[in-house]
Amino acid sequence: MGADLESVLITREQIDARLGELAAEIDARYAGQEVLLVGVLKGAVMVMADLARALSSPVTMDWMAVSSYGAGTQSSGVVRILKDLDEDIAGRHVLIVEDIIDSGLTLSWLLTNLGSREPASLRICSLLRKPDAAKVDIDVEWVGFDIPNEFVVGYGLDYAEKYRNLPFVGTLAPHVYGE
Ligand SMILES: O=P(O)(O)OC[C@H]1O[C@H](OP(=O)(O)OP(=O)(O)O)[C@H](O)[C@@H]1O
Ligand code: HPA
Ligand SMILES: [Mg+2]
Repeated sequence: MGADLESVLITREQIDARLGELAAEIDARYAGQEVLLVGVLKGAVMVMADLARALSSPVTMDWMAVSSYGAGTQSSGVVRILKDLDEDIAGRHVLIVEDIIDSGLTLSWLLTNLGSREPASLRICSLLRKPDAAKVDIDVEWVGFDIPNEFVVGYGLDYAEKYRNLPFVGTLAPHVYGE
């Protein structure tokens, strides 16, 4: 483990196994209908790549970039669209793919925004969720793991844009934050 890391919270093997379970549930729910996976950049890149490959349903993929965290460890609560979808989602089955639900502010905003475009259905799959950090209640269909209210990195998740490429989810040593 690198000197910047304090602990591994979820291993690569645990992520693989859980995504396999979620994919089976998702396939069963959509029962052969086409699903538009909407990945939320940049954090959801790894989940999107691995979940999509575990699904048997016919899928298409699109991406949205929003940012509320900047370089810090606290959500600003202000969501900005950096890149909108390329596709019109009216009448389509949309599954939002996320890495983490922390305060819930990003997804709450996205649900309202995408919901107003009249998709046939709109659901969420998030690898991680921090139940103790929720500032808004969100109806989430599929969650990989509920985790403690600590800042985590890896498997897409960053601190100041770093550590996204770690194949597992872990916590950082205090010195990284300058403590
Ligand atoms: O539930 P919330 O408190 O809103 O936090 C969750 C959001 O924050 C992170 O994105 P971020 O804004 O850091 O952008 P990134 O994916 O490019 O890192 C993460 O990927 C989620 O999209
Ligand atoms: O714990 C986190 N780590 C990295 N990015 C995040 N965005 C929201 N919560 C987190
Ligand atoms: Mg981030």
